[in-house]
Amino acid sequence: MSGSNPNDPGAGAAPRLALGDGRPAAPFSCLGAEVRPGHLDAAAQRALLAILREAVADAPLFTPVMPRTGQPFSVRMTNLGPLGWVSDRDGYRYQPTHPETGRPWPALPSALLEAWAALGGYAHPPEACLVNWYAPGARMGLHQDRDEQDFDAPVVSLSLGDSALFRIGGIKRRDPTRSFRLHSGDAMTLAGDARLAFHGVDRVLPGTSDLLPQGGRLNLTLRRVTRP
Ligand SMILES: O=C(O)CCC(=O)C(=O)O
Ligand SMILES: [Fe+2]
Repeated sequence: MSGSNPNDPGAGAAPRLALGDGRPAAPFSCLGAEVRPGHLDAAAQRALLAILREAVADAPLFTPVMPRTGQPFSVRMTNLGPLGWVSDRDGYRYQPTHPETGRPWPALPSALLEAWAALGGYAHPPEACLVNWYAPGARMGLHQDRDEQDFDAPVVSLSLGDSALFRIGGIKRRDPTRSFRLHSGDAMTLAGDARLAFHGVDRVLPGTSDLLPQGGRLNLTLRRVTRP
């Protein structure tokens, strides 16, 4: 992470510098994660939220459980796209249907295909958009995204709602980590050497966004699952 960028949020506790004229803070990178603060403006965030509300009405949030132990995640999930990520006692995998309704996942809307095209730097379309819902208090432990076949394809993430304290390390679990905040509208790409970096969400910071009336956070991760 560069220390000379005035918008570099540094360790998690540091506030983002406001530019004061409505322009989003400058892009930065942290241990290979490329962050574009304010990639989605307020109108784009509201439009995406409306799409997600419809998607969740069709493909309700479910509570995944850990393989083997069956321990529930604190995050609830759903998916859009031809494939969706699920976790249950049988393991982590992608599948074409919702685990509870048995229906196909809702289609990927053009706003998400455009975000992938703008940020992903990858010639083929995404196949899955995992939607993570963090109620206040939810978190996500340090993990790698490695259930996809082609690690040349990036993971593109979009955040909505309350800010998250996001943590990233290296490709070994014990590698040193850094943390920074992801705010509503921010985009992040994990590609190249950072594609398999361990990462997670330490916590969601209540009251940091008024996008979601009840608070909480939505994170969308767009992924290519199969080898093109
Ligand atoms: O919520 C986030 O920002 C990260 C989500 C994540 O790492 C995942 O879904 O694999
Ligand atoms: Fe992840």
